[in-house]
Amino acid sequence: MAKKRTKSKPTSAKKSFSLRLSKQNKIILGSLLIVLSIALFFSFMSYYFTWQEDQSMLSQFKDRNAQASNLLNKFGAGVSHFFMYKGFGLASFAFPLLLAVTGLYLFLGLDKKGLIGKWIWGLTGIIWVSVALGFFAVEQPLLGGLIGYEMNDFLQDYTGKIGVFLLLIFVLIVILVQLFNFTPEGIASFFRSQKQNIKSDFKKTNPKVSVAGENSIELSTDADVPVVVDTYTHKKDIPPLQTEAGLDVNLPQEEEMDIDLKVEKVTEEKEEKDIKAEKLVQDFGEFDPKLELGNYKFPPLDLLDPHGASGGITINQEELEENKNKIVSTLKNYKIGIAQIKATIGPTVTLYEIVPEAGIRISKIKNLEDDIALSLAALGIRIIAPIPGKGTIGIEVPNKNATIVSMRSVIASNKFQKAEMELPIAFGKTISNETFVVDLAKMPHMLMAGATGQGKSVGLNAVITSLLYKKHPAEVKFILVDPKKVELTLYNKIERHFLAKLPDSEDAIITDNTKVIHTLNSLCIEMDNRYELLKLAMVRNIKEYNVKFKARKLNPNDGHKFLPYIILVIDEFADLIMTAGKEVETPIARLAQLARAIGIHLIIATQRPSVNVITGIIKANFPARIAFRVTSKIDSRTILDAQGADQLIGRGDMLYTQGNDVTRLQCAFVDTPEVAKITEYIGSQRAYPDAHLLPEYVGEDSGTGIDYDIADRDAMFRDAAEVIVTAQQGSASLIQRKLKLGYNRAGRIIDQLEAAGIVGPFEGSKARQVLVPDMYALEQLLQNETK
Ligand SMILES: Nc1ncnc2c1ncn2[C@@H]1O[C@H](COP(=O)(O)OP(=O)(O)OP(=O)(O)O)[C@@H](O)[C@H]1O
Repeated sequence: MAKKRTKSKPTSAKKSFSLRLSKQNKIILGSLLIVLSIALFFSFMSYYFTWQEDQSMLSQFKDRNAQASNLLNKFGAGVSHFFMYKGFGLASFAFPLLLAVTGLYLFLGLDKKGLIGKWIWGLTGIIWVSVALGFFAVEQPLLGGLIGYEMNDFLQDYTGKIGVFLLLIFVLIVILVQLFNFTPEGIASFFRSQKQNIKSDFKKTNPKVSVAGENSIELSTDADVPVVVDTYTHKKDIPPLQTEAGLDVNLPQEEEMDIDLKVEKVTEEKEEKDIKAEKLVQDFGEFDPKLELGNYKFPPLDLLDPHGASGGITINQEELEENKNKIVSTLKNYKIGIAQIKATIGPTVTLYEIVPEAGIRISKIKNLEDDIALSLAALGIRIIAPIPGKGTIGIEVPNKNATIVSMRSVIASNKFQKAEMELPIAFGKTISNETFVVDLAKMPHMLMAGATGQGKSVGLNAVITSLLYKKHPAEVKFILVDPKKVELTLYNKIERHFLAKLPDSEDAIITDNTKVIHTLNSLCIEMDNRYELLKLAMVRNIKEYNVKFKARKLNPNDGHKFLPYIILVIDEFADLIMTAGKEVETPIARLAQLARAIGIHLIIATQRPSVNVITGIIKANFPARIAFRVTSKIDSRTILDAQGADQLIGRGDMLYTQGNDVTRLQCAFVDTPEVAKITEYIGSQRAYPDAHLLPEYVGEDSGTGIDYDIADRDAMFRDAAEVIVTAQQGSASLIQRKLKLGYNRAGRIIDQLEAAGIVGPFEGSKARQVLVPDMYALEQLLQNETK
C-alpha cells in the first residue's frame, strides 16, 4: 500500500494521457471538431468556385503576402485541394459531416458505441461515391477526385467498364440492405401505399367511380343516401342503420385494408443480470450438468433380453373365430342380437368390440359377465360397457398363449425413444399393442398395488429401467426403500451414479424403518430448500429453474445449483405403515401434496391394498394408480376406485389410471439378470465421488432438553438468533442459507436457540415457533442471560 502511495504522482500524470477523457476535455475536443467541420465545409464549398484561381498559389503557401480567394484563405485552399482534388472529390463533404457528428458525441457526452459504425459506413460511402462519380463523370475531375479517378482506372484495367459498373451496383445494394434495411417486401409495400394514395385521391375527385376488384364492393352513390367521404381517412360515413323498432344501430366501420402497419421494434430493456448471464454463456457456453460425467454411456439395448417375442404377436385365427362364435351364441341365448363385432388383438388379451342391435340395454350385457366367462371357459374376462368415446361394448378375453412384452421392445419403440418428456416411463403395451409411455413428472406420484406374485416388482424394475435408459446420472436420483431387503439390492451398484442417501448412512438402499422416517423428513427439508431456491430464482417449477440455471442466470454463490429430479421408490409400503404409521404418512402426504413443482416424485408399491394402508390421505395425493391382479373387488376399489383389477390374469396384466379412464396394459417384462446387467454396465463407469447427499435430518429427540452452556455456544449464535427473530421463522435451513453454514452446524445452533428460549420445540416438518417477538426483546433476553 505504502509503495502505491509514493508512486501516485506519476500514475496521475499517466492518466491524463490515457484515452479516457475527462468531461471538460471531451467538451473542448468536441467543440474543436465541430469548429473544424464548419471550417472544412466552408472551405470545400468555396473551393468549387475558387479552385482555379487558387491553383497557382498553392506552391506559395509560406509566402505571407500571397492571398487565396477561398473563404478560409490559404488554409481553405490547401485543405480543399488535398481533400477534393487529390482525394475524394464531392464525396469529401462527408468528412465535415462525420467530424461534426463525432464532435457532437463528445460535446454531449453520448455513448460512443455507434460512432465507429458511422465512421466505417461513412468512409465506405465516401469511397463508393468517389468511384461512382469517377466512373460517370470522367471529364469532371473535381467530382470524383484523384482517388475516384485512379481507382476507376485501376479497376477498369482488370474488370473493364461493365465490371466496375456491376461492382458499384453490388456495393450499393450492400449499403442499402445493411444500412437502411431495404428488403423487396419493404419496396413493394412502399409502392402499394403510394398506389393506394393515388387511388383514394382519384376516388376523392371522382366519387361516382367504383373500383371493382378483390375485397371491394361496388357502391353507387344515390342521391337520397348521402355518402360522405372523409377527406382525412378516405372512409365513407355510412348513415346509421334503422331497425324496425326504430333503434339506431351503429355498425363498427370496416378498417381500410391496405394500411401499412409499421411495427416499431422495441429493444427490450435487459437487466444487468441478464447481460452478465449472456456474457457468461458467450464465454463458457451453457452450464452443462452432465459435464462431470461427460463420458457417461447410456446402457445399450442389447443388455435387454427379447424374451422370444421378436416375432411379435401371433394371431391364432381359429381361437379368434371360436371366441367370436361363443360370444355371439351366449348373447343370443339371452336374446341379445349383435349388429357388428370386431377384434383387436393385444399381447395378453383380445378385445372384442360389439355393437348391439338397436334397443338392447347396456346393463343387460354388463350383467352377463360371468355367463360369458363360463361359456368361454376363461378367467379374466372384463366387460367395458360402453367403451369410453367409442359407442361400442368391449369384451376382453385373455389369449390362450400370452405374449411376453419385453422391456427391450418397449425401450426400442419409436414412441419411447422420441418421447419428449421429463421422466418418460415405458410401462408396456396396451390392448391394441401400442407402446404405452407416460411422464412421471406429470403424474406426479404413483401408487402401485397388487397381490403378491402378480408382477409388482417387475413393474417397479420397468419404471426404474425406463429412466436409466433415458436419463443421465446428473438429471435424476433415486431413493430406494426396500424393507424386503432383496428386491432392489441390485441397484447398489449404481449408488454413486443414480442414488441419493442421507449423509451419515452407509448403504444407499434403505431397509430399516427408522431410517425411512429420517429420509422422508430429510426429503421434506430438501423440498423446503428447493422451494426457497425457486422463490429466489423467481420461477414456478424445477424445469424453469434448471433452464435458468443452465443459462447461467443464477449465481451458484447464492446457493443455486442444478437440481436433479428425485424419485422415491418404496417397495413395500404396507410394512412401513404398519410399523411407523403416522410418522410415515404425514411426511409422505406432505411431499405428495407439495413436491410436484420441485421435482420430487414418489412411487409407492404395496401388496396389501387395504384401506388402512392406502388411506384416504394417500389416495387423494396419488392420482396415478396401477393395479396388478388382486383377489377381491374391494381391493380393486381401494386401489382404483373401480372394479376390474380382480378380473386380471396376473403376470404383468395391469390396469392404469390417472384420473378417470382406466387402461388395461401388459407390463413390460424385465428379468433380474437383465437389471443386473444394466446396473453392472452403469456401475463399471466412472462415477461421482459419493451418492447424491440429502440434507441431514436432525431427529426429533436430539436437541430437546439439552442445557447448553452459554460459553459453549456457537460463534454464529447471535447472528443466527437475529436472523431467526427478524424473519420470525425458526428453521435450520434459513440459518443455513443466510449464514452459509452446513446443516449440522445450523441444526446445533437451532438446538442452542431452543435451549436459550428463542425458538420453540421441534414440530415435525413445520418450522419451529419463534418465541421472541422482535430485536429489542432479543437484546433484553441476551443481556439478562449474562447478568
Ligand atoms: N410383465 C410380465 N410379463 C410376464 N411375466 C411376468 C410379468 N411380470 C411378472 N411376471 C411373472 O410373475 C412373476 C412374479 O412377478 P413379481 O416378482 O414382479 O411379483 P410381485 O408382485 O413383485 O411379487 P411379490 O410381491 O411377492 O414380490 C415373475 O417372476 C414373472 O414370471
